[in-house]
Amino acid sequence: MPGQDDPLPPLVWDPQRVQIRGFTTGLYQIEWLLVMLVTFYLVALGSPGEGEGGMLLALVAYFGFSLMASQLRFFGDRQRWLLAIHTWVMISFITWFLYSTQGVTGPLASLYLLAVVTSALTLGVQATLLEVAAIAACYLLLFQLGDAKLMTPANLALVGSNLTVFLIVGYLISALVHAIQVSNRLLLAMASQDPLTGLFNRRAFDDLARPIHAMAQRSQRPYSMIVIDMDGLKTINDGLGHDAGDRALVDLAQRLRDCARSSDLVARYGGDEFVLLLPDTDADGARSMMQRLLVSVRESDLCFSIGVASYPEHGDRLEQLFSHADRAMYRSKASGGSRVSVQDQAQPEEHE
Ligand SMILES: Nc1nc2c(ncn2[C@@H]2O[C@H](COP(=O)(O)OP(=O)(O)OP(=O)(O)O)[C@@H](O)[C@H]2O)c(=O)[nH]1
Repeated sequence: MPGQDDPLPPLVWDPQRVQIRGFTTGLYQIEWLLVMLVTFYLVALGSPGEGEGGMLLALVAYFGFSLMASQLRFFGDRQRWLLAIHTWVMISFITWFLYSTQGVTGPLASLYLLAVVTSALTLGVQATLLEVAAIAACYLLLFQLGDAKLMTPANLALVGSNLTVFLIVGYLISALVHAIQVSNRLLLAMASQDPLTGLFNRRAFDDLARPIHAMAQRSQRPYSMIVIDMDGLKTINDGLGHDAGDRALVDLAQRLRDCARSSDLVARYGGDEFVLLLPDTDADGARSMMQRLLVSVRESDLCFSIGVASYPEHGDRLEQLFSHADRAMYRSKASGGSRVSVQDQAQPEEHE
């Protein structure tokens, strides 16, 4: 197990969540940019006259909403619907602004692009297409509410070209974000899996074991650490070739996977050493599981030695339990292999 000075940071197990957190900062910047643009318009070009009061109220309310959301850290969890609410509020605010300034036929109508970008960054392609459809409905509403003369072919063409740009930009950004998510998942798999067996690697095991240990400490429930080392892999490699050695490792990995529960951690710790962490399992439970495994490989050529240590019986630190299980495994090996030793037993327990 790694010490305090482990040079590698823990793996990021939920890259999408981290990504959304990062995009959330961008979302507030987009919202504040919108507030600044609207304020600039009102200051530079004058307020829209009769709608002035409502417009200012909407501006203050919108800024307050964005500020409150950023302070409350709305997105601590991956709550997509909260992000969706942000984009709907943004679309409503822009619609109100365009209505108040009668700017639906001017350059301000492209402010909707900010909502499209926000949605594409955080909500995916389908939600973004729906947002563009909602924006089209808002354009129509603004035409209906405005002067009937607004519905000219030139104005409709302008709106059509705006919507086309929204669709293209929304689609491209969503596709890019999707590609980033796929490559993040790939990187996570590469960083956490052993390529030969597909099991977790040592780094992933060390990362994932810590929360299980902490949970067991909190709930005062037992768990067991099992260290398994193949016997005679070097002889297989030297006698039958490296491929045969690889096949033996893959075979053992598959058997470990088969006998483990979905809540168990199974990892290839390095070389011919495997490690299992079984939550809610005491030493007796772990030993009988390993004995069943040894019975199942009796007819095969697979030989391995097993050591077991359990929390809280044999230690209250993860590293301590690992080293106890490792030492127990060496006792099994020293006694001829293909057997299970539990930490506190003076003699390794013979399987047969
Ligand atoms: N085929 C193959 N061999 C590996 C792999 N990783 C490590 N090994 C070999 O595993 C062997 C481990 O050697 P030892 O630690 O002496 O283990 P052993 O031969 O099983 O001997 P004991 O552990 O004492 O029973 C070495 O020869 C390594 O080269 C791998 O991914 N594939």
